[in-house]
Amino acid sequence: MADKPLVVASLADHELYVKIVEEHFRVVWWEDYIKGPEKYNNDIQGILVDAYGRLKRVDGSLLDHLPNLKIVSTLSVGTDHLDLELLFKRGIKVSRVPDVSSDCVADWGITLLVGMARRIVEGVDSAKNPATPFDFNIMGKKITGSTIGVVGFGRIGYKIAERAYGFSMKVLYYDVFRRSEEEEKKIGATYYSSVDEMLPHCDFVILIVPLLPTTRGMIGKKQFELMKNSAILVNVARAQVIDQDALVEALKNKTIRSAAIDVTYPEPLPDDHPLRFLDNIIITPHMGANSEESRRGVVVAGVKSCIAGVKGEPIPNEVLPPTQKPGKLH
Ligand SMILES: O=CC(=O)O
Repeated sequence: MADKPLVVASLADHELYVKIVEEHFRVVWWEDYIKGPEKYNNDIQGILVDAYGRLKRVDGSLLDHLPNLKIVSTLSVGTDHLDLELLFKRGIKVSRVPDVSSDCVADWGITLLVGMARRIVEGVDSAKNPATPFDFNIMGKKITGSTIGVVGFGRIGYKIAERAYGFSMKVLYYDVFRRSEEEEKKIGATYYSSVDEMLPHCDFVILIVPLLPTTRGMIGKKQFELMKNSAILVNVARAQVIDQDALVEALKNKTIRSAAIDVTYPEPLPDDHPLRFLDNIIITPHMGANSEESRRGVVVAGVKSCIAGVKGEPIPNEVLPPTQKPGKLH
């Protein structure tokens, strides 16, 4: 319908969400757009993108061709795949979806932690796969009473800590911002202003910081050496917060016990990547937010912001330039 605004959309499994998006927009899906962008460029008013890599990065190489673009709505918590500086400079609005999937990502963080600690993958293989011996003696690591260090204590980090508290874990956390005394008390959380000082005390370390210049590679060789040899590392943030080569070494050398990660770089890993061949790691395909309920909610919220941006109305969950930002990014 010619009266609806045109958006270019790059969404994982978009067939699931076609109806929601097409109810409001004329859509050119990314796969079709790249076959002949010239015929769409002047009409495109919005971009719908997510964190799952079909459209890898929204930067000048795309933006330079879209003279009438009003908004980039990312259906994700993270915004690291957007050239925010350029978007702000050009006055193009930006929105994200910060909260809809928080519970599911927190659930997944704890699932990976428990799954790795209790060796669920080996257990399932032993009980299901006729080629693997049935083994009554797959021993895990006890969770109740252990200590977790949460790196990044925004919405999702706090929810992870609430869940860990439910497992009677002792909660430590690192963030640049400290929570209120009341919030800390509720879950018995202890604050560290230095991640390096926190790491030696943790049985489990879980990463949920946004990817920023200050967090890129924040867990590297030195940090692995600070962790207990028995520690388990979980990553439900962005892959690049870990130095991946250092992770391979730490797992090979047993500097730490094991890891469970929902993110890698690149995504997916090449077939011959060394992480694929290690027994002491679980890797999942960036599925932390993937419940039907939350992914649907994310699309509805992202579309709503996109409509507002196209119409020039106040935008729910607008991402503001740093000077206008009252608080934190995550
Ligand atoms: O990774 C997923 C997100 O940023 O929402």
